[in-house]
Amino acid sequence: MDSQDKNDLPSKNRKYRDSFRYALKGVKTAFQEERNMRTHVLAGLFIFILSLFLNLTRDEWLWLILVSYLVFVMELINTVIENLVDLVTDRYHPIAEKVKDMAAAVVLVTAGLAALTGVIILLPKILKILM
Ligand SMILES: Nc1ncnc2c1ncn2[C@@H]1O[C@H](COP(=O)(O)OP(=O)(O)OP(=O)(O)O)[C@@H](O)[C@H]1O
Repeated sequence: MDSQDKNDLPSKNRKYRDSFRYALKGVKTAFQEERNMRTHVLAGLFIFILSLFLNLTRDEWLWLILVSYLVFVMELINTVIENLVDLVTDRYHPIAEKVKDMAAAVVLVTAGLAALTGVIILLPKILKILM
């Protein structure tokens, strides 16, 4: 594990702009390192583009945006937990296994909610166009 002297870390009294930059760096790292993150963002973009042609109401848009954002946030949290576990141990440990499996479950149940919401909102509209 690479480490750094605490004195080399950025000062706590940094500017808001720097805090924003670090947060964006976090999103970029998660996106680069997590294949599932890229898959979920691509799926969200696909649903967004599809929805542009389906004449959604404002409430329907809000639901889709909310559940898509939730999946994104949970994927970020999952990535944080995975990295923390890897920081704590690089050996097999049953608790590390449980923690990682449960962190993955958080994403899975949220993605399930997003899929259900998508089906409830989009499927009737798609079927109407096809029939
Ligand atoms: N240190 C460990 N000790 C025990 N089991 C582990 C450990 N690290 C990973 N695992 C097991 O391997 C699985 C996959 O872990 P990994 O770190 O590869 O996540 P991942 O598959 O990359 O997750 P994601 O697909 O969300 O990125 C975990 O869910 C867990 O069951």
